Amino acid sequence: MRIDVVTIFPSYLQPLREALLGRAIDRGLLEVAVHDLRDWTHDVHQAVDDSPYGGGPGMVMRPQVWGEALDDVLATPDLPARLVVPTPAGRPFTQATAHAWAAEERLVFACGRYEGIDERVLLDARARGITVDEVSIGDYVLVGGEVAVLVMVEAVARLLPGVLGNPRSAAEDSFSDGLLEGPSYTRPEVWRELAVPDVLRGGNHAAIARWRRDRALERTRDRRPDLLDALGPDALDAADRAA
Ligand SMILES: CC(C)N1CCN(Cc2ccc(Cn3ccc4ccc(-c5n[nH]c(N)c5C#N)cc43)cc2)CC1
Repeated sequence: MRIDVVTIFPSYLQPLREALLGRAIDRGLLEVAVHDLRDWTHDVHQAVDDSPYGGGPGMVMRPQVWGEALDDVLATPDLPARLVVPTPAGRPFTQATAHAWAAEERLVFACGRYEGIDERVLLDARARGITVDEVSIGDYVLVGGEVAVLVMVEAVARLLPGVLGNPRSAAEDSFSDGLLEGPSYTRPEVWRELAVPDVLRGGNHAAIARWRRDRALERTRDRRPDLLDALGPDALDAADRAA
């Protein structure tokens, strides 16, 4: 997969080159290119924003600069791209979104700042046949799109074949079966007088699987009842029995 990110703060994306994702890039499983939006300005001040029409707080990112940048970055007809634009007003980015995007050959992320990007940039891209996804990583307000891109790239990249050391990890993710994962334990058997649950040390794999399912149901009911509702009434009954 090829990922391009356009931003006025390229250094914000440096964490993508660390650790697991950095190793995936070094192994050629992932290609990441970060572009400085200001490279497409032509004035001495390298202006990327201007006052909003209709008044209101803050500034809006200028369409001319974004248009020229995306013309260049998206100019790869042989490699169809999906343009992803993080925004507080976007559709929710979920694990299902991450799985869908993991099948894409190329993702281009446009990181806005200020109060966002002039709407005509997205309209123009769609008019030129580009798939444009406006997405939000959660119901809180950030200062720009870069942190959201770090979140989304990590969520997508970890699903790519070969990126995770143990592919079962992605298959057994939270949300993969619609539930939150239950508690995890490792050595020592007792730590600060707290013991690992006996069932996990007993070697009865059926009992361990049932215990883990029960803890997942219980935790989901307590922390994310909305996920349980989505699974239907049987799941809620099972969660009540599990407690
Ligand atoms: C017209 C006027 C009264 N409105 C007043 C409220 N404004 C809301 C507003 C507030 C701040 C920002 C800062 N910002 C710039 C680009 C950008 C990209 C993503 C996110 C972002 N925040 N939270 C998420 N989950 C995000 C994602 N994904 C935030 C971004 C952008 C937008 C919008 C304008």
